Amino acid sequence: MTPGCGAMAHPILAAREVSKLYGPKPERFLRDGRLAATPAELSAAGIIAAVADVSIEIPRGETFVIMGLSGSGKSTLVRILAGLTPPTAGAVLFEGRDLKTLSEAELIAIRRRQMGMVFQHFALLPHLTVLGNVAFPLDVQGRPKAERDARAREMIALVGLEGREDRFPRELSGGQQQRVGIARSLAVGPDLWFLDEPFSALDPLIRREMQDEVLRLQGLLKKTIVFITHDFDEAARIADRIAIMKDGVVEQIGSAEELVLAPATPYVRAFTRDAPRAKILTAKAVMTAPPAGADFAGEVAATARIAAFAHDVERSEKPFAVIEDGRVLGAIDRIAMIDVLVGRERPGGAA
Ligand SMILES: Nc1ncnc2c1ncn2[C@@H]1O[C@H](COP(=O)(O)OP(=O)(O)OP(=O)(O)O)[C@@H](O)[C@H]1O
Repeated sequence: MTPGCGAMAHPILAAREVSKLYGPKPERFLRDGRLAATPAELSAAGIIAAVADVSIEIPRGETFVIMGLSGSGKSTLVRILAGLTPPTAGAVLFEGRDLKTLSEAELIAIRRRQMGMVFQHFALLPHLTVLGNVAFPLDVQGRPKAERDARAREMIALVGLEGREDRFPRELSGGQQQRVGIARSLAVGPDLWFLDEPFSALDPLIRREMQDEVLRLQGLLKKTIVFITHDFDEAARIADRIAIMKDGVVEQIGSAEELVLAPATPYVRAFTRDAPRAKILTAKAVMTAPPAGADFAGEVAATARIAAFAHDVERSEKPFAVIEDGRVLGAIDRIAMIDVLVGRERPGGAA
C-alpha cells in the first residue's frame, strides 16, 4: 500500500495497486495482476512505468493534489482515475464500482454526468460564445435549450463573468478563458472535479487569483477535487492532502504540514525544502510542552498558521500559550518558532 494511505470507509474514488506500463509486452512484468519488476529491469526492457503500483483513496469532499516534476506520471494517473486510460494492472473504483467492469456507455455516462475536467490546454470552442461554450456539455446531454442556458448563466455568474455571455473566447484574457473552462466543467454539477495543471499557463498574479477562485468554489460547492500541479506552493494553498510522485511512484501522501515536518523520503524532503513554512505550519505542529508555571505573553489558537502570529511571538521575550478548546495545549516561543521556520532540527522536536 502507498505510504500514508490509510483505509477509508467510503472513498468516492480509489486506486488499488494501479500501474501503467508503456513499451513492448508489458504484461511480462506483472505477477498476480501487480507490477513485479525493478525500475532497472523495466528500463533494460525498454518499458516506461508511467505509474507504478499506486494506491490512493480519496474521500468525498476532499481536495487531493497530485504533484511531481514533469514526467513523474501525474497526467497518466489522472487519466487512469478518470477512466480515460485503462491501467496495465490494478483497479480504479468510483463510488465503489470497478471501472473495468463498466461498459463503454456506462463509463461515458459517468464521465459526462459525474466528472468535470479542466486542463491546462483545454479547448474552448472558438465559434461559440461564452454562453454556448458553458452550455455545451448540457447540449451533449440533450437538455432543453432554456434549461441549459439558465444553468450556463448561473455558472458564468458563479465564476464572475456575468455580462460576458455573448463574447467569443478570442475576446477574453487567458484568466477569463480559464474561468469559462471552469464554468463549463461545473455546468453538469460533477461530483468529482479533475483539474490538471489548470493555471500553469497563467502569470503569477492571475494564477493566485484562480487558486482563490478554486478555494471559493470549493467552499460553496464542496466537490471532491483532484488537482495536479508541479508547484508545491500552489498545492499547499489548496490541498487537504498532497501525493508526491517521482518516476511513477507515490513517494508520500499527507497534508502540506506533514510533508514539510516529516518527509518520508529524501526526495520529499528536497521537494518541500523551500516551502513557505510560515504559511503551512500550525501552532499545534510546532509547539513545545508548556514550561511549568509559565508566564505567557498571550495566546494563539492551535490551528493558527505561524504567519498569523509570527510578528507577536518574534517580538516577545515570553512564550505564548497554544490553546485548543479553551485548554493550554503547549507553548511557543521565538527561538522554537525561528528554528522551525528555518528548518533547523530540534532535539526531540518535529522539525
Ligand atoms: N502514450 C505514451 N506512450 C509512451 N510513454 C508515455 C505515454 N504517455 C506518457 N508516457 C511517459 O510516461 C511518463 C509519465 O508521463 P506523464 O505525462 O504522466 O507525466 P507528468 O508528470 O504528467 O508530466 P508533465 O508535468 O510534463 O505533464 C513520461 O516518461 C512519459 O514520457
